[in-house]
Amino acid sequence: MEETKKVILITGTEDTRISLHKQIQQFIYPLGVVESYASDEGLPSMVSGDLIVLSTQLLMDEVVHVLDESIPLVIARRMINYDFIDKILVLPKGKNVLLVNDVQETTIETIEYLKRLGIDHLNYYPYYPGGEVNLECTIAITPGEAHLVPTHIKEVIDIGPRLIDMTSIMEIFRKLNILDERADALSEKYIKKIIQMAKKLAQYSSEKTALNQQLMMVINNMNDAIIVADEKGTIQLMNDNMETLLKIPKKRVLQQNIRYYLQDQALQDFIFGECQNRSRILSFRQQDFVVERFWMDESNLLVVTFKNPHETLEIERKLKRELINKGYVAKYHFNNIIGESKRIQEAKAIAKKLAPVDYTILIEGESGTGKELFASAIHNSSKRKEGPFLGVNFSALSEELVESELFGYEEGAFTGAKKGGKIGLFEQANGGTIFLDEIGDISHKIQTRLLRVLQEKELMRVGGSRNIPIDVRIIAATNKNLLEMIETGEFREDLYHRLKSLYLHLPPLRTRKEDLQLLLSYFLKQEGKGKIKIQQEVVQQLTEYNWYGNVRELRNIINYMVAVCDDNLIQLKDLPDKHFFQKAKPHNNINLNVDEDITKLENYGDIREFLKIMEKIEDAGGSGDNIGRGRLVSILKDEGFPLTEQKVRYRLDILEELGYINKGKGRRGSKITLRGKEILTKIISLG
Ligand SMILES: Nc1ncnc2c1ncn2[C@@H]1O[C@H](COP(=O)(O)OP(=O)(O)OP(=O)(O)O)[C@@H](O)[C@H]1O
Repeated sequence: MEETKKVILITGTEDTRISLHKQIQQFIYPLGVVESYASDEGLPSMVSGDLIVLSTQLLMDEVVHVLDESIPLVIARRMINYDFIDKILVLPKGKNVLLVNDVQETTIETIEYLKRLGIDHLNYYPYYPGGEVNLECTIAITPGEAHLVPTHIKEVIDIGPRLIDMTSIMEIFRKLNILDERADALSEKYIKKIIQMAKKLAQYSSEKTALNQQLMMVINNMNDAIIVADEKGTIQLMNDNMETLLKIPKKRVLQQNIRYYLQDQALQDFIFGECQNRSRILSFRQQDFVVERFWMDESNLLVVTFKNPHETLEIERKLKRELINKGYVAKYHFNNIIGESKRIQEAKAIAKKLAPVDYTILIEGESGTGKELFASAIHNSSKRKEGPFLGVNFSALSEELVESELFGYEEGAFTGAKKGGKIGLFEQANGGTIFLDEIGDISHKIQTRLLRVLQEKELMRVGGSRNIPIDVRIIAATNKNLLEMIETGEFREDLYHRLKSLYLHLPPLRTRKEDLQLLLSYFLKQEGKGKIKIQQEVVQQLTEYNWYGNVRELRNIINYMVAVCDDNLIQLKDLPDKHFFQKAKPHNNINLNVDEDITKLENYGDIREFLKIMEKIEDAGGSGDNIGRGRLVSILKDEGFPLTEQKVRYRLDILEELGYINKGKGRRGSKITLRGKEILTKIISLG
C-alpha cells in the first residue's frame, strides 16, 4: 500500500485556513492528509511534507523562509464559494454593490471571477482597506472579510472565503501523483457541485418566473395603464392597458427609453420632476388622465400609472356628494343632543358657552361621539345662525380635490378646470361656519394654506392672483391626537394653536353608559316610528358592550335590529353577532399603553386614589375652574379618600411626572392634560 501523502497548506488568515483545509482534505482523503498554517496565527520555522499549497501568490514573500525548495509548490487559484451564490443572484439588476476583500488584487480578482461566471447583473465597486469607498453603495459583498466592510453599509453579504478552484485541485493531485486514483472522485464531486448549483439556479429562476407570471396577471387585470422604468429611464415592464394606450406592441417598447414613448413636456416634467404630489391630472394623446408616479426605493424603479379620470372622478364625485355639502343648513340644535350623564351635560354646557364667542373651535373626540352634531348645534346658537353651515370631511379626499374645493380655482388653473373657475367652500360659507372634519388628515400644503386663511382672513384661489376677503368661523374636529402628530412633524404646531382658540372634548359613549337607555329609546322612536319594543335582556346585553364606534355604532345597531326583528319586538336573537361591533382602535386616540400606565400608578400607591384625584381635577376643569390642593383634600375626604395635604401633594407630583396633569403655579390649581383624560377614560372603560 502506498504511503499517505502530506499536504502543507499555508494561508493568510485563520478563516481561510479552516475552509481550505476542509476542502483539500475532502478531495485527497484517504490518500493524503493536510497540515495547515495561517500567517496571522504564526508560522513554524520550517515545514516538511509532500506538497506545499499557498492560498495566494501574495503570501510568497512572507513565507519564503519556511519553504523547503525541494518540496513541490502549488499556488492556488481561487473561486468563489457556490453555496452562497444565490444570495448574490437575488439582488436586483443594476444595483451598486461594494465588493470588499483584503487587498486590491484579490478584490479585483473576485470581481472578475464573478463576471466570468455570468453574475454580471450588478455594478461592482472594489473596496479594500486603504482604497476608496463608493458612497452610492448600500450593500457589500465579501468573500469572508465582513470585518473590513465600511461601517456605513448596513447590508453585508458574506459569501464565505473563496475556495481553491478545480484546475488547482487537479494540479495538487498531479503533484502528489494521485491523479489517476482521484480522477473519478474529482469528476464525481465536481459534477455533483455543478449539478447542485444548476439545480439551485433552475429552482430560483422557475420560482422567479412563476412569481413574475402571477404579478403580470395582477397588473394586467388592473384598470390602470402601468409602466415601470429603471433610473436611467429604460422601460422594464408594462401592462396590457399601457400597450393599448401607446398602441405599440410591448415587445418593441420594453428596454427602450420611457421618455421616447411618453413624449409630452408637462407629463415628463411631472414624472421626473421634484413635485411632492404623487398624482396629477394631465393630458396624454388627447385624453385626460390621473397620472400617478412614485419611486420604489428598494429597487430604484420608477412606476407610472395612468388612471381613467372618469372612473376616478366618478369615485371622487360620489365621495364629494357624500362628504362635502352635507347640507348648507345646520340640522341639529342643542336639544337634539341626547344624554343626561354628567359628562355630556358638561360638554353641552361648555359648547353653549363657546357658541356666541366668534372664535375657532377644535373639537376632539373619538369617531361617532357627535362632533358634527355639536358643530351644527354651536353654529345654530351662534350669531352666524342665519348664515350657511358647510361640512368637509378630509379623510377620503385627495389633496388636489381638497385644495380646489376649499379654496376654489381660477379658469385655466389646471387641465380640466372649469371655464370661469369655481368658488371654493370657504367663499360659499361666507358669513357662516365651516366644519372641517378629520383635520388630522390634511396634507402639509393644505395646513399651510389654512393657516394663512386663519391669520389673514383672506384667501387666494388656486391659480389666482388676488386676495379674496372671507368671513367664516371654523370649527375643526379630530379623532387623532394632534399633539402627537405635532411631535412627529405631521401637523403644524402654529395651526394647532390657531385652531384651538376654543376647545371641546366629547366623551366616548362607554364612559357615560347611563345615557345608553335614553339614546336607545330616542333612536328606536326615530327608526321604529314608535311601534317597536325592546326586551329588557337586550338592553342589559347592550350596556355590556364597549361601543368603540360610539353613538353612531349604537344607532346603526338599532337600525339593524329594527330591520330584523319580528312582531315589532326586539329580542336577544336579533342582536347582531359580535363581529358586527367595532373593535378598539389603538390609533384612534393617544397611543397609550394602559397596562404600563396602570403598573406605574400601582407602583406609587393605591390606583383608586390617583384616579379619583384625576377625576376631580377633570370635573373642575369641565366647569371652567382649576382645582387647588386645599379643595381637593376636602372633596376627597367627602368621597371616602381621607388623604393629608402632604399625601395629595405627593400624588399630584407623580401625576405631573407621568404627564397626566399640569400643576398650576401658586394658587392656580391643577389641570388635567389630554393624556390624563385619555388614560382616565381608558381605565374607567376597562372597569
Ligand atoms: N348625543 C347624541 N344624541 C343624539 N344623536 C347623537 C349623539 N351623538 C351622536 N349622535 C348621532 O350619531 C351619529 C354620529 O355623530 P357625528 O357624525 O356627529 O359624529 P362624529 O364624532 O362627527 O363622527 P366622525 O368623527 O366619525 O365624523 C349621528 O347620526 C349623530 O346624529
